[in-house]
Amino acid sequence: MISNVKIAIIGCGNLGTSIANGLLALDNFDPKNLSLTKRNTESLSEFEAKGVHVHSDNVIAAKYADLILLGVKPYNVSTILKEIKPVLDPKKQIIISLATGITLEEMFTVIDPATVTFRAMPNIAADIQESITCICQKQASPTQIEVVKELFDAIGITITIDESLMEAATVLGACGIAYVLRFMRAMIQGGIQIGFDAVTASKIVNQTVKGAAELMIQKNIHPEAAIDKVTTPKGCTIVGLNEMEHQGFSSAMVRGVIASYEKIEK
Ligand SMILES: NC(=O)C1=CN([C@@H]2O[C@H](COP(=O)(O)OP(=O)(O)OC[C@H]3O[C@@H](n4cnc5c(N)ncnc54)[C@H](OP(=O)(O)O)[C@@H]3O)[C@@H](O)[C@H]2O)C=CC1
Ligand SMILES: O=C(O)[C@@H]1CCC=N1
Repeated sequence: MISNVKIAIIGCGNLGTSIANGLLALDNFDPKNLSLTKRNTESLSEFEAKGVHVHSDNVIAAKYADLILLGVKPYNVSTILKEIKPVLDPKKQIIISLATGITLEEMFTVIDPATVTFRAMPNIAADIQESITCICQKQASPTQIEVVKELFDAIGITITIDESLMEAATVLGACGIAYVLRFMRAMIQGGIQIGFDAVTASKIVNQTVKGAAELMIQKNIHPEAAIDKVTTPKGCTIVGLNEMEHQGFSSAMVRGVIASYEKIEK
């Protein structure tokens, strides 16, 4: 049970906070099993008030955790690993790096390669237990994989992938939520121009996007199959969609995905 596992999030910023919120919303999750660190802990005071261990001592947080999540920026991963290395127990603990673009091999140049180490790529919907998290590892046992899957299943859905796809997973799942939100903002702007106030436009767009996503999830169909049901011949939907395509909608999305990917690969 993930509720009995001691979890540390070292570098609890935007993503770490989302994960912490998702975990704390679980039934039976004891806040005392969670440790959060960052240098300036002011932004974590709400967690402290809930009984979570909040401090700046990465070594202490790592020492007493079963699962050590690294939520720092990619360029800080190596420094943090060097810092916590003296207290790591390769036989008992699992390290999970959330950092973009830092490979397992790079981490093993700092820590003992026998240390059970995962990379995980969640997104900020972890906050409401709706993340999609892609995970990969090289030498974990089935039980260890199960524990890590259980952690991310608790805050959404987990997919195990090959490490070579972690950058693609970052773009589609982690950056992807921002793409969708930008799409939603644009739709709200359009809604305001055709007569709705911002609040009403947001309400309509939020539920429309939720409905579209649920439809895809529950019916397991390709988006275009559902689009065909909306586009009345000679109707207003196809006119709008075609105008969007003339303006480069799909192309902009594909090019944005590739630009994000190329940024990580550099
Ligand atoms: N944001 C997202 O949606 C996603 C991010 N990621 C990855 O997750 C990681 C974190 O991203 P994000 O949460 O956006 O970044 P943030 O900058 O919000 O969080 C990183 C945190 O690390 C803390 N930090 C920096 N140095 C140290 C240190 N020496 N010891 C302890 N804490 C430290 C910072 O706080 P302070 O300065 O107070 O120490 C900061 O709050 C990145 O590697 C990113 O690639 C992956 C998927 C999605
Ligand atoms: O923008 C970034 O670099 C990070 C990784 C994925 C989401 N945020």
